[in-house]
Amino acid sequence: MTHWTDLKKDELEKQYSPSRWSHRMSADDVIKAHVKALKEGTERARGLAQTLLNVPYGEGDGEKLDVYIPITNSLDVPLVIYLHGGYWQFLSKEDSGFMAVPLVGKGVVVVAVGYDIAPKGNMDLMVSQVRRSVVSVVQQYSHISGLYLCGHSAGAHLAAMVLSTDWSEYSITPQIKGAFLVSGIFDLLPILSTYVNEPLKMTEEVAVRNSPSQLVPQLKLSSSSCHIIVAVAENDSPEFRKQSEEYYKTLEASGLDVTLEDVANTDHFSIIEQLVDGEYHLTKLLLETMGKS
Ligand SMILES: N[C@@H](CC(=O)c1ccccc1NC=O)C(=O)O
Repeated sequence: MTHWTDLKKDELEKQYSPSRWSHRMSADDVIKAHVKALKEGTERARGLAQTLLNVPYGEGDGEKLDVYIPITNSLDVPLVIYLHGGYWQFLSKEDSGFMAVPLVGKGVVVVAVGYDIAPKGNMDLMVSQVRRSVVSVVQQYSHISGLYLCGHSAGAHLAAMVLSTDWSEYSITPQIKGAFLVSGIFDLLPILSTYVNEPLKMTEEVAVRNSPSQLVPQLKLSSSSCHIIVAVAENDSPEFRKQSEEYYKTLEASGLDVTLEDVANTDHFSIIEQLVDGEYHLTKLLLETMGKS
């Protein structure tokens, strides 16, 4: 298979345009439908669950998160933190509560984290924000039975960066039991020369220090007991599929507890949209992983 450095700019940009690989709809329509599905799911979740919206986890305006709380008297309450996608430049926590629809009914707390997307935020800031959001959640919810992470696309990248954190500079070391990295990007170098980097303005140095593929030794130190699920869509582009496969192989070769889930009949968008459905394969896998199936 050709290496990304051998691709012409237009082919590289096509590989990193997830909407152009959906078998369901045109590129424009699949993005519109995606935003609509996420917004509607989030509205439904806000109607079903008790919520705490706009809880600050830092001083910045964008440093707020939403909590979706189950009605339960169980003492076994896991919590999953969701990091939204959108190429670090689209979407927000307002579109990111949808997975609470099936999960709160099973006694799981869902937290949707907001962070400053580009051009307001840059890569270093977003990574710092999601790390601090996790610390804040652990401090607020010390009684939970387990902490889990789930991220989609750019959010899977941010989740992998959380797993790769040197927590010595933070007030606590979160113990993350499981992480779902859904259709993620783990090596940022291929996108440097593409349209994706226009608002991000990453230099090569920024891309290298924020690439989970380069931080596996740190992940092994910080997250050796975390069960990592690398999930990729059947109809993700070949380059997106390669990103997941190669990150999975690197984690596996390091002796980490990792599984690769190739999710049949999904594209880059439906792979995460369907988490609104309790019968969807990844929803069931999440519930099983949290001991709530
Ligand atoms: N140009 C990108 C746009 C994109 O990825 C996107 C756009 C809006 C909302 C979410 C997106 N991506 C992943 O969640 C694409 O071709 O799909």
